[in-house]
Amino acid sequence: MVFAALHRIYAGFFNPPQAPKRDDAIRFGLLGASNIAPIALITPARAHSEVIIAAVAARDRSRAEAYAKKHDIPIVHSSYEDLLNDPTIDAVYIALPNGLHFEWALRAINAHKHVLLEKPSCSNAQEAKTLFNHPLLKAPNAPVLLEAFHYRFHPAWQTFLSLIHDNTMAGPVKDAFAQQYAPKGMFSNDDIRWRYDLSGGALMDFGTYPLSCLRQILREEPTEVLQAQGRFDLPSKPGTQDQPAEQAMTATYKTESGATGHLVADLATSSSWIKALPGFGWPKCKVELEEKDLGSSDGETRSVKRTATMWNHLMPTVYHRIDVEDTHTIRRDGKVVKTWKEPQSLKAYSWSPEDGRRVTGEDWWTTYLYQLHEFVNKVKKRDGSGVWVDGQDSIKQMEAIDRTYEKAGMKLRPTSTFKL
Ligand SMILES: NC(=O)C1=CN([C@@H]2O[C@H](COP(=O)(O)OP(=O)(O)OC[C@H]3O[C@@H](n4cnc5c(N)ncnc54)[C@H](OP(=O)(O)O)[C@@H]3O)[C@@H](O)[C@H]2O)C=CC1
Ligand SMILES: O=C1OC[C@@H](O)[C@H](O)[C@H]1O
Repeated sequence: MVFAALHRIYAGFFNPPQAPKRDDAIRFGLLGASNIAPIALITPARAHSEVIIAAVAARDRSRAEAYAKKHDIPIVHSSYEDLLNDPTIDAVYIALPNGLHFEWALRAINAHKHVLLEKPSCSNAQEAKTLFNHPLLKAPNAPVLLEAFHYRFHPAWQTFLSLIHDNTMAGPVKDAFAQQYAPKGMFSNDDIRWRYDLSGGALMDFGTYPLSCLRQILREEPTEVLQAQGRFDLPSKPGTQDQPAEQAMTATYKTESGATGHLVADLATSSSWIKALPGFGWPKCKVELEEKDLGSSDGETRSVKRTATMWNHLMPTVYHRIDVEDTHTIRRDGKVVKTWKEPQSLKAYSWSPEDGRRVTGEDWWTTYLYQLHEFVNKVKKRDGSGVWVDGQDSIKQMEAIDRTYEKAGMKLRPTSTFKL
């Protein structure tokens, strides 16, 4: 088991097999010499025969040159605009501070580039509506625009969802919980995540994941925010922001049909033993389903009630586990005559051969590589796994973020003044 995990980590995150590149490979340009691009795109691209990382642009050319040298990227541009004007580039990866996503995604689609856009897609719902409903995206042969919710593309997450939604043993969702923690000290005090003016904050950053998880688990929009609270540890820096960005957020939601969802996102987690030390918590989702009636015979009624927990949906390639517990009950005249539990534990590092989707994948594929395959499938107009994050979904995600900030009594992240 340990050897298999080490192999997945080594091949997935450090040294994937190098795929020979096809002549019609998609040529990507990177906007910004970001920290995340090597994990999220540069390394996965090495394993994909239809993707070439062809160019990088940074605000400072010497920084872009050093990055290009380190990651073996042939073309360097002195500005993001120059990269968008490069006719040899087909697609761009936007891993800029959240507050710049809207402007550069809009500029990129206007330059007819496909866009892999980091999460959160925009600063708020107003921007998201303008971007994802833009006429440029409705034109024939419009570019592809994807909010990079990478974890959704991994078979482990899809398996978890199917156990909640598709299984004959599962009733409707009653309650869901999703958490995401980063240890205190992981991000320095000048990190973009703490900048309100750049649309930072725990909900915008790590919090987008549990919120997105809840929205998929509930399969309904969490239209009512019952409570939401931000935590502020860092003082705001005068002159850089007109309000601080939160270090943590908790929220509770309710859907129209009455299901509830709870979110915890902490970007600066303290140890529960000693507050001054960093703390750790696995990414986790837990779901409780309503009891499901399985029918009656001979005066006895049978029912089942399921709970399901997914551990580490964010980096499932490293390790993950899906725990399902079905509590069966037999009743006679409304009285319980027998009850028993059936637990099972599942893993899905690649698609099951029985899945029926015409999809590929290896155990060492990261969420980012699964995502990249679907992005390429979309650009090439091919059927893939069927997993996608469409623009309306991205808008609803930003609406849920806005509602949470409003309930917490915090300002929405600032709207860009950029216009095409
Ligand atoms: N999918 C995932 O797993 C992850 C996604 N992300 C997302 O990716 C995005 C970038 O995050 P991350 O790579 O950690 O961030 P970094 O700080 O490493 O990179 C951000 C880039 O933005 C550019 N930039 C442009 N304007 C500014 C500015 N005013 N201040 C600071 N940087 C600026 C810089 O590019 P230049 O080189 O031009 O100076 C920098 O390289 C965020 O949206 C974040 O949410 C982050 C981590 C993980
Ligand atoms: O998307 C993300 O995943 C990894 C984290 O380090 C980061 O803060 C976040 O943006």
